[in-house]
Amino acid sequence: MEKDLQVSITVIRRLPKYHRYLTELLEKGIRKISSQELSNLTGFTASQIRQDLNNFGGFGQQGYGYNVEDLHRELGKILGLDKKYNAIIVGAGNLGQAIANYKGFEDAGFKILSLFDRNPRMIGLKIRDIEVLDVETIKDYIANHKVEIGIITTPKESAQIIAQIYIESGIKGIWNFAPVDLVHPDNIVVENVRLNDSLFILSYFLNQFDNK
Ligand SMILES: NC(=O)c1ccc[n+]([C@@H]2O[C@H](COP(=O)([O-])OP(=O)(O)OC[C@H]3O[C@@H](n4cnc5c(N)ncnc54)[C@H](O)[C@@H]3O)[C@@H](O)[C@H]2O)c1
Repeated sequence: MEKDLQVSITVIRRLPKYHRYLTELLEKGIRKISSQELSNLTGFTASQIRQDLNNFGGFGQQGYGYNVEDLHRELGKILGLDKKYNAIIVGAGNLGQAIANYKGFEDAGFKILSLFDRNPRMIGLKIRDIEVLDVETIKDYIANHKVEIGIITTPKESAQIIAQIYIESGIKGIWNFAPVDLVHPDNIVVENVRLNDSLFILSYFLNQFDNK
């Protein structure tokens, strides 16, 4: 079946969750699963799951459900997880170092090559085996390395400047942790991570309990 290129962002945002549960099922040796069983795991309704997966060609069989290995592989391909990516980080402070320290990204195919900072005291530091380099050298570095993803963990005042450097250097994917909406051309993908927003949602629900 043809893939639909106009899949909504809400569907795309559910795919990592499907993929995560399918990874767990594979690890447990489970070979097939119905949309109802997948619904019990993910919390999405069975019809929602069928609709979501139909966007990409279905994968399921009436009366059988889904082959876990096939679905895991196909969703992995749709998410681009069958590829390897190189990333760099600008901002080698608390968050930049924490990201560089987390080996799980590399295990998932996202290798962090280097960190960059403007603070001379940070330059030369190593986080695992990942060195902090002078941000002044970043354009040359990108020109000489294959870098697909630029990560921003600077304070918000520097974020747009760093985004501009990434864009001018030909990087197409920006993972932005700074609390600012970056201005960028349409051919650049920006994914924002807003830890505060998530915390505020938690706070909202805690407040709902308090008010009951
Ligand atoms: N630490 C967290 O848990 C957390 C949580 C939510 C959001 N954030 C956001 O992540 C970003 C980083 O937070 P942090 O706590 O790691 O800050 P931090 O101050 O520890 O680190 C920021 C680093 O960026 C460097 N930097 C600043 N401008 C630069 C530039 N133009 N070029 C190169 N390096 C530059 C600084 O020298 C510093 O080392 C902030 O935007 C913050 O709002 C952090």
